[in-house]
Amino acid sequence: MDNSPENILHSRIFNDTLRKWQCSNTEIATHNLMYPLFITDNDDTKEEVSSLPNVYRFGINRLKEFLEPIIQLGLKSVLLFGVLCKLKKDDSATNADSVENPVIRIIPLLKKWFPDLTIACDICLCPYISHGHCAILTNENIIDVKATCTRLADIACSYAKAGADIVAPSDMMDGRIREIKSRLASCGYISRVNVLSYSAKFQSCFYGPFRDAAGSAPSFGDRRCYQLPPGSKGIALSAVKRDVREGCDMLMVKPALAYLDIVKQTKETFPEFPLFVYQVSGEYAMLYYGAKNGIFDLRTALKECITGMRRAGADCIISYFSPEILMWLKDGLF
Ligand SMILES: NCC(=O)CCC(=O)O
Ligand SMILES: [Zn+2]
Ligand SMILES: [Zn+2]
Repeated sequence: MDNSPENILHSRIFNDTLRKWQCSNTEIATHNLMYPLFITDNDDTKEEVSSLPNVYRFGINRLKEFLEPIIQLGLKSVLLFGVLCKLKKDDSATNADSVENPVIRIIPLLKKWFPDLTIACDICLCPYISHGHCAILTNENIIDVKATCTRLADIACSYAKAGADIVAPSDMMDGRIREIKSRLASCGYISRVNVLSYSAKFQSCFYGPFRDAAGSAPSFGDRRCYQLPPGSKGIALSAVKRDVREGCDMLMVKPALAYLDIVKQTKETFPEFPLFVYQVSGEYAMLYYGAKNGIFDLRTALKECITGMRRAGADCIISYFSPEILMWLKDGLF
């Protein structure tokens, strides 16, 4: 055994303070969390998503009572997804930005109830379009990129008008950031609304439970022609660089746990941009069911995952576990 002084590391981690010094910039504070919420057009319902225990779809009359105690715990930001139950889906995603859209209806209420809450809205066509893809398709089922970007800009502008602080396009279409930015500019929202791009979104099986929650599964095919291949790295960097060139304000890598090298690559390339990671529905389910089945303690496993995301370079984690984490933070347990 080599006992030379520079090989001795135990001395650096023998108490809690010493250990904390070894982990700087991985701490979690309330602003490091964003909480995704599903808003339905059934105003009086609160229904649990069967594939995501403890995650609900809320009608606009049921959200305030649920959110109030979580805001009390320090929740700073939410990410809204619309879910249609009664309203119709069609080929141009009309109800993504109609006056009846549940997200558009709830934004002003959220602003009134919780003036300090930062509101982000997911921008995509898939929850509102008949075939469930993230794009407008031609008669030959080919992506119509131009028509799609125009629709995405319409929707982003409507959410901005309703009061959203952040619009977050998740569709992965070429050129959407530029289109959205210039529309926000021409509509006068450019200095009040941020664009958080889902810039490196991979084609992942971990989105499975979400599609049940949002009713957004494609009715045919899959998304591999617009979402990134799981093994890719160069094109993920190209996608991020492209979105930065087109003027996005914040970046995202999604999913989180299987893509921490992409998180690191993105942060190292663009340290000046806030970086979000999305701990997606499948990651939530994995941790939830692992803990439920006695494989590990939920808090310990979750803390390890979130710390890893922070260490890789994430500034904010979008997590369905946000309420639990906030509770543990308050009790000094996270
Ligand atoms: N735009 C959102 C997704 O595609 C899925 C998120 C999740 O699985 O939680
Ligand atoms: Zn989509
Ligand atoms: Zn999506």
